[in-house]
Amino acid sequence: MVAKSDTAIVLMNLGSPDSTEVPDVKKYLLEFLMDKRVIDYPWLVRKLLVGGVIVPRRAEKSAEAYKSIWWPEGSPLIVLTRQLQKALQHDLEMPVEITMRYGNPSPAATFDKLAKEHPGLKEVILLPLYPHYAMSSYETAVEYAKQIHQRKRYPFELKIVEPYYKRREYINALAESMRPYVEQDYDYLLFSYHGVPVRHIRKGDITGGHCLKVNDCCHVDSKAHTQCYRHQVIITSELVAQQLGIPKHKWGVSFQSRLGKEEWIKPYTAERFESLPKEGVKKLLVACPAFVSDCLETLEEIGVEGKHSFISSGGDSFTMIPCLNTHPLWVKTISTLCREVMEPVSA
Ligand SMILES: C=CC1=C(C)c2cc3[nH]c(cc4nc(cc5[nH]c(cc1n2)c(C)c5CCC(=O)O)C(CCC(=O)O)=C4C)c(C)c3C=C
Ligand SMILES: [Fe+2]
Ligand SMILES: [Fe+2]
Repeated sequence: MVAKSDTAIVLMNLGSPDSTEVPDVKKYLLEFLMDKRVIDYPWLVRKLLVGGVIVPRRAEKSAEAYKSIWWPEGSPLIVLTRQLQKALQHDLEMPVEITMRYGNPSPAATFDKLAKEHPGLKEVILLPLYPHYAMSSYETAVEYAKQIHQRKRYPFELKIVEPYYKRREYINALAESMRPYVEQDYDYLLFSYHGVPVRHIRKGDITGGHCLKVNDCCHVDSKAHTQCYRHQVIITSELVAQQLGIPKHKWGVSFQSRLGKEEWIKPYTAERFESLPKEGVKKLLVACPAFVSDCLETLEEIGVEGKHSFISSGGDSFTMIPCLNTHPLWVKTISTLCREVMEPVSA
């Protein structure tokens, strides 16, 4: 049990619509896709594209997809993030709250609640529920939380946990959560990560000359890796495969959830589901470590659509490994990561 009365922890996830009704899904998609770090076109182009084309075309289909995975208590992503909050709260004697980048509860609502209920609060540790750095995930969450914190002049300091994609504790939690699945009979393990446009990888290259320019860039040392999503997901996968003793020919990485016509990082998961059976893979395991809580993209895109595609392409069995959700080793990892950025308890 860790006790610290002047500190609180906030777990920050992506967020979901308030309900599966089309107007709520539209509102959520508009907020999400109007984010300049998600669709990074000039404001007017983004406004016309998102408001005039993408959201009107996507909202109904997206609402149907949400309906197919929605739980009686609400969106799986929100419900699982709340369960994680409770599990962590059980181990820590300090307030633990959740917040979402889009939708509810917003950072302003969460920070207001903390300031009201804990007037002596000195610091808030924000843990983005994204292990990897991407402009469209970790960066936008952190920048938005910082902006709200500054704008509303809260009396507490805001401290941020860095991406933890290669931290020993995180890799151990992820690998051990997957172990029961890899101990079964399977032909191949696919790590399917949320994709991003290739342009985002180039834009995020802080050296300006490394990502997708140097041969095998993700394996050649560079400062660019501090913000390179592609590098970071490859490292997570390699470290997990190493801990589980999975030989190189039995696992691979792919990228899902592509939106629009632009080129995204490859290989695409949807194409791998069709090609793997032709390469002799009949029993497939799929893990999705870009997400720490199961959500639309794991339960529907992988668990329903992906499974259907793999089986109808000739596969025999398809097993989706759950995200870390409330795994005890993950709860312990969060506690360790947060404790590292806290002020030491004064004597
Ligand atoms: C340009 C579009 C998108 C980029 C870039 C993007 C990056 C990105 N997203 C996640 C995590 C999640 N995304 C989720 C849903 C989702 N993502 C996009 C678009 C982009 N994401 C859309 C339009 C949606 C909504 C659903 C749909 O209509 O398809 C979710 C699930 C949310 C839920 O409620 O369950 C997550 C989680 C990451 C980590 C990431 C970059 C690495
Ligand atoms: Fe997404
Ligand atoms: Fe890279």
